[in-house]
Amino acid sequence: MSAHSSETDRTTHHDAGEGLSTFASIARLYPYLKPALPRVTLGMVAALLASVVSLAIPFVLQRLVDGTLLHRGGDRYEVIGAAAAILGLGIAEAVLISLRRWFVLTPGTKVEATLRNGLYNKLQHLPVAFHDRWPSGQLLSRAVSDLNLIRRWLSFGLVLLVVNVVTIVVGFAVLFYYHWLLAVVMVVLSVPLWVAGFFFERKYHVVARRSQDQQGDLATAVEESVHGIRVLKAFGRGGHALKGFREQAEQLRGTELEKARAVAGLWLWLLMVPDVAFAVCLGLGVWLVSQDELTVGQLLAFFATATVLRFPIESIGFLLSMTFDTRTAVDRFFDVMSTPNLIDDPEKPAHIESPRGELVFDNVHFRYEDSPERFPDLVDGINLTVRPGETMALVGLTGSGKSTLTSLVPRLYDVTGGAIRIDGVDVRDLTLEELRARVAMAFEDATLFSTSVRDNVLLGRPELAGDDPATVKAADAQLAEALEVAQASFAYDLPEGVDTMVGEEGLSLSGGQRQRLALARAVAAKPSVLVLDDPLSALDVDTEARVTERLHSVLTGTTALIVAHRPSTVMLADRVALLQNGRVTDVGTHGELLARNEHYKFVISSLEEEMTTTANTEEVDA
Ligand SMILES: Nc1ncnc2c1ncn2[C@@H]1O[C@H](COP(=O)(O)OP(=O)(O)OP(=O)(O)O)[C@@H](O)[C@H]1O
Repeated sequence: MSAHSSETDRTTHHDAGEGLSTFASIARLYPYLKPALPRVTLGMVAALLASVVSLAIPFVLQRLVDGTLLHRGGDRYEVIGAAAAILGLGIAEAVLISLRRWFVLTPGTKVEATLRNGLYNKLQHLPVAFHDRWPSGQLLSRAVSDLNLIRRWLSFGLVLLVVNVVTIVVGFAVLFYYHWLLAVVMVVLSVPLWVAGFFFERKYHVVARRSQDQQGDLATAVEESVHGIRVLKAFGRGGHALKGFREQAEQLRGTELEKARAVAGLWLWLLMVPDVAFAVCLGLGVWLVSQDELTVGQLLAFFATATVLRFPIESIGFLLSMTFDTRTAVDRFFDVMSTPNLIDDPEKPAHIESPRGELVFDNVHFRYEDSPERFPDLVDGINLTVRPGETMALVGLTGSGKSTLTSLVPRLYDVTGGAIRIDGVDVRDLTLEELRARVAMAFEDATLFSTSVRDNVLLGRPELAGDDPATVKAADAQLAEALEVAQASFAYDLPEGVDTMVGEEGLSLSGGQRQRLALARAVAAKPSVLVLDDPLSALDVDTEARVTERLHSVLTGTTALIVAHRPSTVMLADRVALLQNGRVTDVGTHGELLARNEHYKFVISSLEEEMTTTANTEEVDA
């Protein structure tokens, strides 16, 4: 057997980009951006050429003023020639800008789709322990708004940032060409801009992260209240939920205001500094012209160039804030993507040659990650063998770890000690695909997907999804059998029979109906081990008895492990395992345990009491 790490997934909700510079953080996207880079680069080249063209226009102006207008008395043909040159340059600039847009439009959407598919794939593979810790709204906001931001930055922000910075550098070089003193004044007066930009980065990054996290929390709040709308209404807690939501929304508003203030602070400098610089340069320039240090044409060209540089300089603030927002989005994306997946396929998978369905718990230990150290393991050395074809009920007081134990079989969590074996093979030595084909599970909380009854029930049989007549026939037969075993024939009476959409989480069905469909799904998967975590709790005792009897007769070769909360379920099992203080303290038939085990008697009587209370409540309700 291969050596197994007993360590569970200990990664917490962390900031994957902590300590990285903005560049290093965004550079982690490189593998995803690679296919888009040729077009983005072409877009940048087009934008750079457009900038060069716009910087060339002042040259033509200078020639026109200093040559034709001042020295050659405004020769008509030369004026027309210069005007035509300016018009031509203007048209070239417009064409190049359109080209830039055309080049960068599609790669951004492709990258966004790749990132989204990657994230979804990762979420599907991450273990349940990860999903226990992460609120769904946080994942939703990452999958939607963060990736949207990355796309917009790639198609627009990145290109303009690079091009504008290059334009500013080249533009300042051109200013030096016209007159060094004026250019030096311009550079010196723009120093406050760089200082403001530096402080802006430090502040904005922190606030942007807070804002995006708060958006995720808000999405979680909306999702939870929509999901739990019945509970909120039934308990009249809508107002309370709204109050909580308002507080969260108010916090987000505060953070957004803080962001806006930071951006406004930068804008103040971005608008004021060029104005001051223009005014100082104008005075100095006129003086230089009067001293014959500068021609009128050069002064004009200097200001025309400085005007061309105004948009790139002004846009830097917006582009920087967009870049820092993107950096935060990238960090949040990698928070999920860099979470190690410790429940994965083994390097050298084993294979069960001839499945029999023997299930063995060999000194199994398990504790949840967040369980305080002073507590013993929740599953504290369980030894249990469920024989092929046998139905074993798990019984124990509430909170004794029955559900937890069953979830270890299909590796929803990994054991922290010992091993679980199916037909002699450690479940961790099987590929997840094989393991989950061998083991099917139905839960008390029956989740149905927004699709037809047919697709919900045949979820575990992808090979039956084809359109050819033979596959459809086999699928129909399998569906009919599973629905019959689970006593779910009501599905044929739904408005569109088994093709009826059952809506989000099957809300249009009753709890018992949903449970029976979830059970039919587990049956249709044709597993060798069927794990049922109290999936019959919403059924009346008669239906439960019929379901269990059908399960017995149809699935003779299937081993079943059933968490039992009702004496009726217990009685239908071949044997019962009693769970107490994290261990199996007794195994036997219901009758044997009743006769010899005091704790078992106590558990069964408390289950009976619970049943009576529930039945009485139901009668009163009726
Ligand atoms: N995802 C989780 N993370 C941390 N602790 C958990 C988690 N799920 C369950 N627990 C804790 O583990 C203990 C056992 O829970 P479990 O649901 O396995 O018990 P159970 O015997 O099935 O209970 P019941 O009969 O009420 O369904 C409980 O104390 C519970 O709070």
